[in-house]
Amino acid sequence: MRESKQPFVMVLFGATGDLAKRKLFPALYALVRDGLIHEQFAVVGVGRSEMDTADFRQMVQEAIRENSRLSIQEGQQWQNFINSIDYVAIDVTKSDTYGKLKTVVDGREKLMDGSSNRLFYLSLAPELFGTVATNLRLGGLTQNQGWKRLIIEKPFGKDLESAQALNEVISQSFKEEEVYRIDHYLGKEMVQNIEILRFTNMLFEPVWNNRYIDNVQITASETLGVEDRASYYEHSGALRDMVQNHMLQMLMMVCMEPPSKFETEAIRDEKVKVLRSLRRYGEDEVSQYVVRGQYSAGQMKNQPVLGYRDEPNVAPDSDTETFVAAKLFVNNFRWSGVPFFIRTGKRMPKKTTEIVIQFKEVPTLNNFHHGGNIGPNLLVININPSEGMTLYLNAKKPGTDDEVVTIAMDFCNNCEIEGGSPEAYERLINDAIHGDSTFFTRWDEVSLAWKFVDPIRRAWDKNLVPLHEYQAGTWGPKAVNYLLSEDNTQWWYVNEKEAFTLPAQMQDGVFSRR
Ligand SMILES: NC(=O)C1=CN([C@@H]2O[C@H](COP(=O)(O)OP(=O)(O)OC[C@H]3O[C@@H](n4cnc5c(N)ncnc54)[C@H](OP(=O)(O)O)[C@@H]3O)[C@@H](O)[C@H]2O)C=CC1
Ligand SMILES: O=C1O[C@H](COP(=O)(O)O)[C@@H](O)[C@H](O)[C@H]1O
Repeated sequence: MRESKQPFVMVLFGATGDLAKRKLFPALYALVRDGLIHEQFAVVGVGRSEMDTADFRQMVQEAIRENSRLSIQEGQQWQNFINSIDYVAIDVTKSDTYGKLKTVVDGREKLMDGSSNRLFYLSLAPELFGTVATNLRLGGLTQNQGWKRLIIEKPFGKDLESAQALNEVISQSFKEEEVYRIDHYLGKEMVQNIEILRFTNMLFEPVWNNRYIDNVQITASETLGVEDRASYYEHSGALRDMVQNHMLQMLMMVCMEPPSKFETEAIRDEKVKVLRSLRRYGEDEVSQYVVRGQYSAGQMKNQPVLGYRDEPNVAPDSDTETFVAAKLFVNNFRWSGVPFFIRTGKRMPKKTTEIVIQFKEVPTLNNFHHGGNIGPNLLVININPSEGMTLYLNAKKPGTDDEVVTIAMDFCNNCEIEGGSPEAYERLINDAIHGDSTFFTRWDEVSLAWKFVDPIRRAWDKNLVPLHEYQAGTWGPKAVNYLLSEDNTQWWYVNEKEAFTLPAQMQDGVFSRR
């Protein structure tokens, strides 16, 4: 349930970091510009770097100018926003420095008619999450009169054991309902739209099951390489970085049952049931269902790029995976027998996140038509960067008697919104401010996701599965195709020009409203 607007102070740990500059400050500004949060609010940025508040405000202004989807509108609103920001330089590992932070927070609250609602945002290296949660309590910052909430960035642990230990530490300072574990994919417009599409359209819900769906493909491909994040990525790899969280979250949204009510816990309960039904692979099965790869030198947009092992701060013999594909099964009444193919990787030809639902073919396929090609119906949900969906259907080619062609019905979600639709972080920060944790991950989701991922990681650590190489700028190792060929299907390809392309045999007849 969303609360009404209330005054609050947000304490942003990691305020001088990359995420704060690229995403969090632009998101806060967008919320202010759209009038979505209470006028009485303050942001207390925390970092290690020594600087005064004026310099920090300057840094924030530049970050917003560079990264915001909205341009800065000078005027009273902007002045109020920038004046609401303070900065405190402390080492967060030292509990005796929190008095300094508390003084600034208390000072801000005195200007807010005595109200004391606190949102702590941990945009810090994950090893610091537990320490800060504890130090906030020891430093007296969690004993306020109003609400307190803790937003935690990812990753939440590096396996089940470390996640449990972290959760235990956090639970000594914050109750589960006060903890907002962020997965920014859950803030993406089209990920949230899956629920609405499924549960408000009679067209889809009756066929959303193993009787009518042949397979589902979830792709999250990136053109970027590891960039300057090797110190993190070398320990994470694509499995922990993308699969444990974002890919499984998308799977849950596609597979969940309708909740008994459109309320936070009812929705989260249904998501968790999907993870409970997700078939877990034993270490000896991993090679059959999961493929890992690492990019080698190649070309992106006709420019040569380095292989992963030659990237800065990457070990020359690193076996960190930059690509994962897997065949998953959700063993419940609705989904039994339907393969879910997922793939994610860096240095692929196109940045795209999409879900393709492939429906079964009609029984009369071979004797019904005389010309053209009948393809399966596909529903393609485009999540990022284009947002929308396309439904591929068969129809009679105009001017022929019964020649069948594929037609595409398009819906674009972000074409007509000035500056694009709101960023995931806008939505999620706004939700946390208003006490709505629907699109944050509950502890049982996190722990079940690790239970699925851990045996895969162990099989890899024991070298039970080969690490395939793929050239930068390609769609991953060729070995991945065997996952699909067993089921007599193929990846539905994405090309440079369009968000989605039909395979060759369906292309000839396509006419689209695009
Ligand atoms: N960047 C991204 O694209 C994404 C990041 N994340 C997650 O967000 C979090 C932050 O990432 P990112 O912004 O990239 O990290 P950065 O390394 O860019 O920033 C780290 C921040 O933490 C501060 N910090 C580090 N140690 C201390 C300390 N002992 N005391 C006080 N402050 C400290 C730094 O302050 P200072 O610089 O002043 O030393 C800096 O503000 C991580 O959990 C990451 O996994 C998640 C998704 C994407
Ligand atoms: O969480 C992460 O996500 C990004 C991809 O996010 P997107 O919104 O651009 O699709 C990924 O690059 C990064 O490695 C990972 O930590």
